[in-house]
Amino acid sequence: MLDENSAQPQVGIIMGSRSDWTSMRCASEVLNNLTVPHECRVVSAHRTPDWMVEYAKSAQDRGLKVIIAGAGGAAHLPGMVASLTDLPVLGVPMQSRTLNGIDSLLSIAQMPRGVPVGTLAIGEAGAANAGLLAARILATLDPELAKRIQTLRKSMQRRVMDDVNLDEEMKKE
Ligand SMILES: Nc1c(C(=O)O)ncn1[C@@H]1O[C@H](COP(=O)(O)O)[C@@H](O)[C@H]1O
Repeated sequence: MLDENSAQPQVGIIMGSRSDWTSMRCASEVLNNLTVPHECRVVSAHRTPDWMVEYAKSAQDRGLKVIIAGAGGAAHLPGMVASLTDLPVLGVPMQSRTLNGIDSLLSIAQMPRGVPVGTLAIGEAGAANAGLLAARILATLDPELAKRIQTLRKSMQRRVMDDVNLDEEMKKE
């Protein structure tokens, strides 16, 4: 189920539970579109603390450049991973059932000074943007990737411009 690329992964996408994959796959899809090698793993600060420490501490030596961490509810995973690595960590709050993701958002955003987590929006849009942001970070040292990002942005702009005129919609009403 979890997407893999065979090349040396540059981005680690981790999530607290397999149930987060429905949203977190959006980060993986963006990275696939931009051909950025990445890995996807379930890692939980609460349920598998030893595995989390191992993952976070080995990430840099294994060649990862950015970590995207998605978690829901008491979403401690991104912050705990950020406390264990010098890599940039992007946190994606999952849409929780009981509190709609506000709990996840606040748990991830309200980090103490000195342990930064770049917090994205709740759910799929946040996951997709985390993928894009990770790619943009890598692109600062990779001109070819920067070109692919520019192409993607231009194609998005073209799609929006195709829909810019609402006169026909108004006539239908
Ligand atoms: N927030 C965390 C952490 C963590 O932060 O370590 N580990 C799991 N979870 C979250 O628990 C939610 C429910 O998980 P289950 O669906 O497995 O019960 C998920 O959104 C997960 O990210």
